[in-house]
Amino acid sequence: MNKKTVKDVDVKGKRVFCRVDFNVPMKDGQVTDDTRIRAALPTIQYLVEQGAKVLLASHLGRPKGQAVEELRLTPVAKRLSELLGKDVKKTDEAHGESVKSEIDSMNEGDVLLLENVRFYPGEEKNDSDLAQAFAELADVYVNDAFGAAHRAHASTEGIAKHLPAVSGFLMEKELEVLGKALLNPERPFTAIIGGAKVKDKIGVIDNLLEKVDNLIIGGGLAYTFVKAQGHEIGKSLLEEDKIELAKSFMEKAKAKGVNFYMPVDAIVADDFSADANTKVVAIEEIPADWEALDIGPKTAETYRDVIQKSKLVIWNGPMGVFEIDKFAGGTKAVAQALADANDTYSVIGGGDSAAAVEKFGLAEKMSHISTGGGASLEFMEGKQLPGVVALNDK
Ligand SMILES: Nc1ncnc2c1ncn2[C@@H]1O[C@H](COP(=O)(O)OP(=O)(O)O)[C@@H](O)[C@H]1O
Ligand SMILES: O=C(OP(=O)(O)O)[C@H](O)COP(=O)(O)O
Repeated sequence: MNKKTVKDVDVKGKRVFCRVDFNVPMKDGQVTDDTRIRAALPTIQYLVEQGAKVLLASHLGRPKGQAVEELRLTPVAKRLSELLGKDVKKTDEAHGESVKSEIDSMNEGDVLLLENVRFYPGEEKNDSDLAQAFAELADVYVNDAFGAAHRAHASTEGIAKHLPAVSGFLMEKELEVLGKALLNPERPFTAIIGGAKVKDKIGVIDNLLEKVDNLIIGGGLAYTFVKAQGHEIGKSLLEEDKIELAKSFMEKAKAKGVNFYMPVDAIVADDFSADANTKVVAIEEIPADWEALDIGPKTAETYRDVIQKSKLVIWNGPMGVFEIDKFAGGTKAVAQALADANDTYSVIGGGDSAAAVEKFGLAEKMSHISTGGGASLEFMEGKQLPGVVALNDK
């Protein structure tokens, strides 16, 4: 990476504004998945050991520029304190006089969590006054919020214009792993794209066709491609206005010599529910009143073979409606194939794929699970991430 990291600056005794992505799932005032908090620990612990005064800033949810009680970061401070094994104070604001006086009383190695930065309308607008107000709190800026690096906001981009600005370890690791995967991929290189959001993933598919040896399509978005092949898809998910594009991708794959894998069979249901009647059908035989909610067993077997012969696999988006057990088989088969493929480097991106791998108890077997869904997708599309661009060059 050509950007400075936290190791390139002296932080002893300095006030360090460290942007993290603590946008974690919560229920009844408790953090229900602390993956993102744990992922930021190496940087926080390093800053503590170096004797910095550590100011942590994050967003949580989308409060639209105003204080929302359920979106305060108080439960996060509690969980972070448990994980760090040290006291973490939290302020009720993210800048201003009350925060400044709290910082004045900090000792070297202390950790302070600021309130949700999205309580201020200027955050998402990347307002320069707010960026300046954040900068006034600190001497150094560290960005470790990979999950929010695709956002040009006051605490992810604007602030970097006012302070020495470097990356944290998580940011560095994510960029290195994803960058290596894409710039100098080990081959055969396979991408598996599933999930439901055809629109969001079109750009990624187009870009990946330039890079991969195998492209595997599954999940809800596969049926727009099945339709493009000329088959009827019943009530399966369809983005009508993307059929032509899907056709052009299949042609591009052919022209580029990319093996394009599509479902050859599917599990169809007469209802989108756990009580639905289901059956396995060939892909060209989806009944008019049924919808395809998972890839079928033949497809899963082919996908497993391709995965096992690959050296690098990136996976974004489940193969079916994995939240319902009846339709989880395809996603589980892909996760299991990745877990079993010892010589394959596996990179998982996207909230739902990561959740699926977690649900099947296979997370430990993956080489890298990215903390960023949108961010990893934009990176893979070849877009510049504003939160990274803003950091100081080496
Ligand atoms: N065949 C399908 N029909 C409808 N929805 C599907 C199908 N396959 C997968 N899904 C749904 O897609 C959702 C995930 O899509 P998406 O948000 O694009 O993935 P990710 O978060 O991994 O990027 C899941 O909730 C899953 O139930
Ligand atoms: O959870 C996040 O995005 P992700 O679900 O795409 O990984 C990030 O914290 C960014 O949040 P945002 O999409 O509200 O800007």
